[in-house]
Amino acid sequence: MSRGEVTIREESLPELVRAGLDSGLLTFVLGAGEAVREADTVFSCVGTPMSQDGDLDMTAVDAVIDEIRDRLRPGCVLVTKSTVPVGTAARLTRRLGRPDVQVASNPEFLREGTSVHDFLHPDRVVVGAESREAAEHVAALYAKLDAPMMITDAASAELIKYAANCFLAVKLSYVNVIAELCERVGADIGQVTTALGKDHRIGGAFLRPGPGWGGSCLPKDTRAMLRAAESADIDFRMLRAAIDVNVHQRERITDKIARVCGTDSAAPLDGVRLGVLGLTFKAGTDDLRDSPATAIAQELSRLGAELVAYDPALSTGSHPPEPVPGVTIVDDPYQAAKGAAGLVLFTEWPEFRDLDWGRMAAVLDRAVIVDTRNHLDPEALRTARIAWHGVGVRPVVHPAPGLPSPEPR
Ligand SMILES: NC(=O)c1ccc[n+]([C@@H]2O[C@H](COP(=O)([O-])OP(=O)(O)OC[C@H]3O[C@@H](n4cnc5c(N)ncnc54)[C@H](O)[C@@H]3O)[C@@H](O)[C@H]2O)c1
Ligand SMILES: O=c1ccn([C@@H]2O[C@H](COP(=O)(O)OP(=O)(O)O[C@H]3O[C@H](CO)[C@@H](O)[C@H](O)[C@H]3O)[C@@H](O)[C@H]2O)c(=O)[nH]1
Repeated sequence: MSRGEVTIREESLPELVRAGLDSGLLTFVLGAGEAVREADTVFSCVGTPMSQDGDLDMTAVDAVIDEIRDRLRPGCVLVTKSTVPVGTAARLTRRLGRPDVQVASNPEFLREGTSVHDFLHPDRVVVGAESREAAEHVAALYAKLDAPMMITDAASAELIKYAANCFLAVKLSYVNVIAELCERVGADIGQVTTALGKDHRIGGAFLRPGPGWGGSCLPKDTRAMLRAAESADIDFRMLRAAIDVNVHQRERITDKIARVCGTDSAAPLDGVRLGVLGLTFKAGTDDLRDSPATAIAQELSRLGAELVAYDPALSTGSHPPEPVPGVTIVDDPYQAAKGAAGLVLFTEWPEFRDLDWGRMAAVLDRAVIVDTRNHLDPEALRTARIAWHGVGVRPVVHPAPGLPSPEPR
């Protein structure tokens, strides 16, 4: 990192790190104790993953406290940026045992892939602390950003973060069920969500149907919120339903792929070769954590399908040959499609729109695509005589004028 080598795919981050190193404003050291020694403000941004049993794993958060306890400068403010359960600021204050150090909560709302932009242009900044002075100290660091500042108590700041992510998850599950309904009744999810989004009380963002929501945050944060509600004796039925719908969405997409690309036998995917476009949990990132694509791909593989995948963020050189068990990674989208009984698009990488569909049709064994994001232009595929099956919308399988039928199964 001191050489400016950024190992994750994140837009603008290499440039930002480079600029920080060149200006001397950013340095890297070994050991948390060394990093905090002279700091007025210390941000703890360590991971809070989900453990095997579905509980939140707070090991790293606690380990940092123990590591820096005796190294913090008197009067400094310790800020938790990680997503942590309500009550953590109070608990960390006790664990730290340093009355001369204030603890604050400053949840982060950036998205992967656009993190630098999101951090610099937030919808709001939230700082929570029991000490007003500590909260204002942290808030002052954001003075140059043009964003509403909210100073709250620590528990509210911690809850705001979960409430936001859970709301987003509920919104997405809602739209995925509306998409399912569209398929049953012959409506078009694109038209429905466009009209929904025009209502400013609903808003147009987070209305794209897909293979289900994933990533390193929404799945773990929804489960953590459910546990927190249970502990407070609240049955958060709506959130549980959103999580259940998300499981159902993955199963529904798996079934669709089997129906569209599989054989008529009792084991439709057994021995069927499928090409895959995209494995990351969304475009713009190389993050595979809790990706709906990898979960569905593994299920397809368990059902006997042979999968060959192309993802712009994964290359055969930089990853183990099989980052997703049972899925072969290749460096070329046409190679992924070669000889396949169908193509499945999981991730909405912009470059997939510009693929040469005529060439794709020529290498596919069967010219059919399941587009789990409604990302491609069905007309371009129709011209190339590739049948298109989206989500929440009628398939486009008719031949373009003057062309023979693509004969999808
Ligand atoms: N990823 C996101 O988009 C995002 C956005 C908002 C909030 N968050 C929250 O931020 C936190 C971090 O998420 P992430 O995705 O960056 O996790 P991550 O696992 O990718 O990164 C965590 C980092 O913490 C480091 N770490 C662990 N223990 C440490 C220690 N004792 N001292 C110093 N460093 C240590 C790890 O080496 C790792 O680099 C989580 O609580 C997450 O919920 C993440
Ligand atoms: O219209 C949409 C929008 C998103 N998604 C999916 O939802 C998931 C989450 O997407 P996104 O929210 O963009 O990803 P993250 O980078 O995980 O960001 C979320 O999680 C972060 C960590 O807590 C928060 O900081 C962000 O505010 C919150 O958006 C992904 O699987 C997306 O493909 C859809 O299916 N349809």
